[in-house]
Amino acid sequence: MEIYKEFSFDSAHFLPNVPDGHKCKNMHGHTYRLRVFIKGPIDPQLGWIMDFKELKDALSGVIDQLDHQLINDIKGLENPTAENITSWIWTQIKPLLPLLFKIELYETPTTGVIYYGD
Ligand SMILES: Nc1nc2c(c(=O)[nH]1)N=C([C@H](O)[C@H](O)COP(=O)(O)OP(=O)(O)OP(=O)(O)O)CN2
Ligand SMILES: [Zn+2]
Repeated sequence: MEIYKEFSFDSAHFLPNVPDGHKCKNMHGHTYRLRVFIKGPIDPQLGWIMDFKELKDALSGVIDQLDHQLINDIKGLENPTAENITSWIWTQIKPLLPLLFKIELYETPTTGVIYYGD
């Protein structure tokens, strides 16, 4: 069984490595939606895989770093494509969430990334 929690953050970014004239070279913003999935056995006593509250707490540091920020300013996110942001989030939270299974990051209502780790 899997459980998930959804988060949202509003951030600015630009993509420095796209060709001149590409619209994403200009600074612009997104309301990102992030879903973090945990997979594991149900604790027979508690009846859950993990407390949603614990999941929320594990993401708070990452969300604080991203929300209302220019993502390009974050170390390791100088080229903040959705793919790179997803990979960066995984690296940040995996040590806190051993049962981490999947991350979905939606950059717009119609585009996103699904990542299962390396
Ligand atoms: N594989 C990727 N492609 C693109 C990324 C990315 O991170 N990975 N990022 C962008 C830009 O950040 C852009 O803001 C989003 O692009 P796009 O989907 O074209 O955005 P629109 O809202 O303009 O989409 P429409 O469907 O045309 O309204 C670009 N590509
Ligand atoms: Zn963008």
